[in-house]
Amino acid sequence: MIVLKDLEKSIRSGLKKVWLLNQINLEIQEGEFVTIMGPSGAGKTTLLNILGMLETSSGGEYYFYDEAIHRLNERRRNEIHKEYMGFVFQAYHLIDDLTVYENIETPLLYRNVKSKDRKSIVADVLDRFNIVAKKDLFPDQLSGGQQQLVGVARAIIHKPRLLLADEPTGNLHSKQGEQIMDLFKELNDQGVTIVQVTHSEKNAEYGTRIIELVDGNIKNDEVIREIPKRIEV
Ligand SMILES: Nc1ncnc2c1ncn2[C@@H]1O[C@H](COP(=O)(O)OP(=O)(O)OP(=O)(O)O)[C@@H](O)[C@H]1O
Repeated sequence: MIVLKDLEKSIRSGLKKVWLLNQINLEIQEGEFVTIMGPSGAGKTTLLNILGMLETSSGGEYYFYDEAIHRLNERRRNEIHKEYMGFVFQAYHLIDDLTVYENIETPLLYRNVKSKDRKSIVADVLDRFNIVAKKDLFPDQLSGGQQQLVGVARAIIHKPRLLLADEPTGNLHSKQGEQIMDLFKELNDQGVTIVQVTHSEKNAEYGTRIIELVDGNIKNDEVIREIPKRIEV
């Protein structure tokens, strides 16, 4: 599904060029549940953002289903992102002037899902995440943990082929965190490919593979479990 060849990311900081990612070579097969770990500042979020097409690389190649992403313009990258991906942001990134309901509904609007179907899909997700009572509130009326739940609900509602999650349980109580990880595991069992960034060993255990990033380099890459046999997509 994903191939990175000598992928690099550098930024200018004053007069200096700073390398955030160095020559990353990586392949991710459909159905994997990959965890990216590593110390703060290692480049984990940068890598996830590039995979999610929210940031571009400075060099190297990125292929997604054999399409050369590094050659595409922003509009086409956005289309691919919306069609295939769900993204859970570390800082939630909910839309402030939309309600919880409307935030969760957005990916379905992008995909032109019919109004009647949208209603029942959103109702199911609100129920599943136990946030029915919050549906008419705005993000600033929610706690951090509740906003994170809404962010996760929004990322999975359209059944993306690839789910990218940056510290998805960082602001949740341990019980809520476990529920989210159980949900990720269930989605992975159904064939959704997942790449998560986390500092939590416990969360990493839900996955099939752990990649350790240090100073913008892959230091370790270990398969810890077989890719689940796909039940449905
Ligand atoms: N736009 C930017 N301008 C300057 N520095 C940046 C920029 N984006 C990232 N960095 C720096 O690049 C390094 C890698 O950042 P990144 O957020 O990818 O790390 P991380 O591994 O996700 O860290 P954390 O675990 O703390 O979230 C950090 O030192 C960060 O300060």
